[in-house]
Amino acid sequence: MKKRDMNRDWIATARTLSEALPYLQRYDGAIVVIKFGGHAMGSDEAMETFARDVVLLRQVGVNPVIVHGGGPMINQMLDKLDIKSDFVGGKRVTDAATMEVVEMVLSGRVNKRIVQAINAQGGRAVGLSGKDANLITCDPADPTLGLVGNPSQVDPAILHTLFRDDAIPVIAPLGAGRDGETYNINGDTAAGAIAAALKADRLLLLTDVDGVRDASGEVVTELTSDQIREMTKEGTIAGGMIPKTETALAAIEGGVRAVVILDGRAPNAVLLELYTEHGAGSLIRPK
Ligand SMILES: Nc1ncnc2c1ncn2[C@@H]1O[C@H](COP(=O)(O)OP(=O)(O)O)[C@@H](O)[C@H]1O
Ligand SMILES: CC(=O)N[C@@H](CCC(=O)OP(=O)(O)O)C(=O)O
Repeated sequence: MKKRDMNRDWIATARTLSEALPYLQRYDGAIVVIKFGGHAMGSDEAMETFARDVVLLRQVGVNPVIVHGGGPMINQMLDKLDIKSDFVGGKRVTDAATMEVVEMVLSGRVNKRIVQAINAQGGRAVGLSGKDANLITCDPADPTLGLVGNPSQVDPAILHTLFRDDAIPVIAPLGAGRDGETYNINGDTAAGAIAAALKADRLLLLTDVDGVRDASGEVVTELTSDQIREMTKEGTIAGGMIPKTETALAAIEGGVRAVVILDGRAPNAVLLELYTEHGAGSLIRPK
């Protein structure tokens, strides 16, 4: 039985839904790749809200693809095992012992936690890593980084099969080498490569800052490729933001229609970005 009190909140909710119509039409059938970073997934509540948003996307005709990170969770496990870990240019230097922990944490704990959260909201999430169905083949990124891979080939066939089956792929950023090795891929890099292979309509990089900040700390709402290069050169874009902006540039070049870097901790960040006039974060698109 519905309550019949028409207070202002309900009226505003109905208006928001009504105003979403053009966006619902725009994204019907669209492919939206979402990178869910380890910092963005922090609390159980953030995980639950994210999962609800993803199930809602699927319900309104979007094909969402989740590519996750898990850096903080890998750090925790490495600490427990007393294994030291260094980052160079936002990427983890990965030796064989570190790789074992990375795979265990990403493919195991983190992947299954997201799959379960989506399924608990009524979705049909399927967990896989870049090693499944030849999704991501890697070349070594740089000899100083060890087993860090750069995607050299992406075969998205399995993702199209999952879309047809009404399923939501949840992908751990690992790849197979040509030599049979397993490679650790930065989550942003993996998301960008998958988005490019799918020619996705949107790539959303969810992180723990409200966008890309300029030298005075202000979020830049629209960024060009030239601005990104300049801000990286002068050191304004640093650390974990480097793989994100590098990914954005490569994804746009690879045929993704637009990339948004936004705060995944903000409630309903994905819905706000896609279905309201408001938008969120920093938008990067072709000139
Ligand atoms: N110009 C910048 N604008 C915003 N964040 C930046 C910038 N340069 C560096 N950063 C850092 O990048 C971090 C995001 O990267 P990272 O911690 O790897 O996120 P995630 O775990 O979500 O992938 C931010 O928390 C911030 O500390
Ligand atoms: C090569 C490399 O750096 N791989 C990352 C993979 C996880 C990741 O990207 O996690 P976030 O998105 O939470 O940072 C790592 O080992 O931490």
